[in-house]
Amino acid sequence: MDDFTHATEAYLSWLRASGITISPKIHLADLRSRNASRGVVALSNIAPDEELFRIPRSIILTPSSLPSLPADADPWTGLILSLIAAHNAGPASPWAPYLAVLPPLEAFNTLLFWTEGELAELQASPVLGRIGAAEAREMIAERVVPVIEAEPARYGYAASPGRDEIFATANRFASIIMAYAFDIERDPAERQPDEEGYVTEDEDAELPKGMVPLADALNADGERNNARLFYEPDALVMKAIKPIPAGEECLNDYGELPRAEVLRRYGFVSPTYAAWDVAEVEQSLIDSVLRAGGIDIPFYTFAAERNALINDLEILDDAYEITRLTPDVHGLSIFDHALRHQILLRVLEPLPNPPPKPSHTAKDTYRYPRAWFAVLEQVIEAKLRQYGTTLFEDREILASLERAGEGAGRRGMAVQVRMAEKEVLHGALQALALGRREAAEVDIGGEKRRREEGEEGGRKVRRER
Ligand SMILES: C[S@@+](CC[C@H](N)C(=O)[O-])C[C@H]1O[C@@H](n2cnc3c(N)ncnc32)[C@H](O)[C@@H]1O
Repeated sequence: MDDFTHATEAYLSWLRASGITISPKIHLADLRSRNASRGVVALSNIAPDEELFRIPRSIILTPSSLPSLPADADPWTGLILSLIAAHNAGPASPWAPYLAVLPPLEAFNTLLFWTEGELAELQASPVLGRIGAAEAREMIAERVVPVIEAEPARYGYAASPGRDEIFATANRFASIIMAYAFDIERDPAERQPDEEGYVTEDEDAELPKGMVPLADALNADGERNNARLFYEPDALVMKAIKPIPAGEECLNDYGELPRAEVLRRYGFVSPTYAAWDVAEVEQSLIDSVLRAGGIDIPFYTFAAERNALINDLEILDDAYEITRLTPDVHGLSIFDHALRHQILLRVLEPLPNPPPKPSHTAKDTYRYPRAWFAVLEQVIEAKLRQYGTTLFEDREILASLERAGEGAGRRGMAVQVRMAEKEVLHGALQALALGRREAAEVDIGGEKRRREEGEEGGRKVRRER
């Protein structure tokens, strides 16, 4: 028996001894051949609503598992400190067999652990701006290190540990929390009624984070989610939400995330998340395209009046999302409405009074003049150029990585993420081409359409020049 299997066996004995009820229809499988470490697999057919396992709340590792944490510890810091204390307690920790199956630092593929060279393979992906390495360091430096240095013994250190050691351990547990922890819904019985006898939930209060053994052994898939964790007063219960045939993996829902986000948080990439892929265009890119000229945009684009109006509307942001063009969405609604609207306000001639309101539906294509399409097309093309390779080249690169058995490696994952974003951008160009055609048709038939629809508040439809 190798160490991995040995740890799994010890973990299973510990789970049972801790009062977790596990259905005989599942087992904890070795999925190393699929780069997924462990996962839960059905041994026989499971019906919807059947319980896979039931976890008593007492076995969840939360910040309150560690007595006398700093009172102001937020859910992340609290859980990092608790995990460090449990880890340092070694075999004496009540969670030792559980901690033994959590990944070591070197097993992480989340972006925090990629080298600069590996990150460069993500090219112009906006996910690079969200890795948060500096923020993580700052958080550990400000909220974890001083607490441990003040009382090393409480966190299981014999002597004051070096800062590097604290950083490495805290980084590992922060990454584990990101990929494994749950937001623990409170036991309704613990909620206190207010003076008037009402029990209300503070919507803004952060839910406590906790490590839920076995529930966090479920892997995820964007299309085949078949299990969900239910919060009961005394226990957390994992149930099937669909039939799970024998031999199939029980899969949790990690959320509707683009592939870039799945990679950032969980360290893997799967095409089953393609429906939620997004691309982003930065405000700085839009500004540089507008200022570069070469587009048939009116001279007043940056007139003080326009700038003032756009600022007043408070629609500007650092970047705007574009979602995937699919047959179910109206073409132009793939563009964030603030993106559509600010460009409209820049290119409308003359600026109507009152100015048009941001439209969330994007169905009124005929309001977009030709310059609007031209600007957006240039922005998307400029974004595509930032990536360095084309979608076509990426397909070749990925195919050759797959032939070499390296498709699931870091480079392969980076290529899949950047391809996903390029696909979204190409979809955007397609949506613009279709929208432009539709707008031209509406323009040509504009008089007729206006008569049919009523005067639309006297709004002018611009003709194609
Ligand atoms: C909550 S844990 C699931 C249990 C994990 N496989 C284990 O053995 O500890 C989340 C981690 O599982 C892995 N994972 C989850 N779903 C996956 C998938 N579809 N493909 C590959 N790895 C996956 C990733 O490493 C992710 O960070």
